[in-house]
Amino acid sequence: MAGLWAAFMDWIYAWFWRQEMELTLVGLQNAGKTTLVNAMSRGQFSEDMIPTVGFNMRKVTRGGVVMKLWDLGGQARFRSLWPRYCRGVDAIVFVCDAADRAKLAAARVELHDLLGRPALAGIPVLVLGNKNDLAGALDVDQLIDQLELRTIVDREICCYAISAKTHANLEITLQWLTQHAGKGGSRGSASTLPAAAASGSAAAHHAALDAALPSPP
Ligand SMILES: Nc1nc2c(ncn2[C@@H]2O[C@H](COP(=O)(O)OP(=O)(O)OP(=O)(O)O)[C@@H](O)[C@H]2O)c(=O)[nH]1
Ligand SMILES: [Mg+2]
Repeated sequence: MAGLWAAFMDWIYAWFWRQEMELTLVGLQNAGKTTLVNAMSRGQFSEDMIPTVGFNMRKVTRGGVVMKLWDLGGQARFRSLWPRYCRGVDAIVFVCDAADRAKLAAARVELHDLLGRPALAGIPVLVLGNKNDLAGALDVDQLIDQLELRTIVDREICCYAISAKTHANLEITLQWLTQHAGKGGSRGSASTLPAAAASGSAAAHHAALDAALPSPP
């Protein structure tokens, strides 16, 4: 019943105050991007996911915001597509498998390589350490260190530990995304804003990357 009511309210909001935004999900293969999109749109989880070939596009409406989600394949052969699909979006979502420590170095290289593209300057980035339901998954502070997020100072950046399986921190992720509708307009005028991070605990606590980052002008 509550779900029906929420869907009805979404419809009402969308009808009167509809906003649209575009988001691109990138990250290495098996990180859980498509699973996350499914969780956001249908609340579903499947163990047997087929690797994304090229890209998928899905629209998800949330609180009057229509999010157009570009879900890109993470295999090496598809990574050359990433910059093209990140251009002009409101935010880039970089998903990594926080439990797969062997792949973190490659994830860090891909993330920094992507954000070094001049065409993507200033676009806000949300880094998601997915699979925090698995034992040994890195927490937010470890992700920030391993992915060297403190060195990214030319844009807004935020990091959450989530689980697309259990939906841990899915709500706060959706909030962050919808709050960035229209933020793509600031692209090119790179700004340095304080970044926030949330732990993977059920009661998501916000720990900031702030200490290392300069205050906004
Ligand atoms: N335990 C756990 N498994 C997850 C989670 N999210 C995704 N998975 C699993 O991880 C595997 C890969 O998920 P996908 O969503 O296909 O990953 P992807 O990033 O879209 O992969 P590509 O399309 O190849 O880039 C699947 O077996 C999922 O069931 C999670 O939060 N927890
Ligand atoms: Mg996929």
